[in-house]
Amino acid sequence: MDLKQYVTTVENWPKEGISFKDITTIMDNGPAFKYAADEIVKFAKEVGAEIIVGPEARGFIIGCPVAYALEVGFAPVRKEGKLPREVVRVEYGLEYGKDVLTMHKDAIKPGQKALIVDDLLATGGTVDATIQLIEKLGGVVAGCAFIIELKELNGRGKIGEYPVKTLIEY
Ligand SMILES: O=P(O)(O)OC[C@H]1O[C@H](OP(=O)(O)OP(=O)(O)O)[C@H](O)[C@@H]1O
Ligand SMILES: Nc1ncnc2[nH]cnc12
Repeated sequence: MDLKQYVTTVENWPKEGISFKDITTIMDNGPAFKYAADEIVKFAKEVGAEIIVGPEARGFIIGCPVAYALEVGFAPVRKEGKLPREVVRVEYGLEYGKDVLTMHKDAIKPGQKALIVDDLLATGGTVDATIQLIEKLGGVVAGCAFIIELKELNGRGKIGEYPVKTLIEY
């Protein structure tokens, strides 16, 4: 399937100079959404994922169907102040801002193989912070999967040697 045709590009949003890739037009198309999730499920099986880790909010949208299909758990990565129990925290930079990401201290078991799933890889700030959170918890990063990769922002530079799967490139 040519998944790219279902992505909508919105220029100069949310700020001047940003070319925003909107995945809601993948999500509202049943076969396109299923194809995207199924491709990530295949990768998750290859890398032996035992839990899916998804950053708020769009990482929940694509991460949860992947976890459901694999019959493994899903651990949310949330912005500060959203998780009710003890957390680990990491500051990170975005293509258009700065924030803090957190995970519950018991979200990953020591040695558990975690696959990070998100809609889009831009500067890699979010995935870098998520890798740090998983490793602070004693988890093992099995790989990282994204629907979209913005190549010129070189997010892969932040991922290093971990296996990466992306379905669409710009
Ligand atoms: O590679 P990066 O430069 O870190 O950018 C990618 C991240 O940015 C977006 O999330 P955002 O923080 O905008 O939050 P949202 O999913 O709640 O919209 C996107 O869903 C990724 O998580
Ligand atoms: N250009 C972009 N489009 C959609 N989500 C993003 N997150 C960071 N950069 C983005």
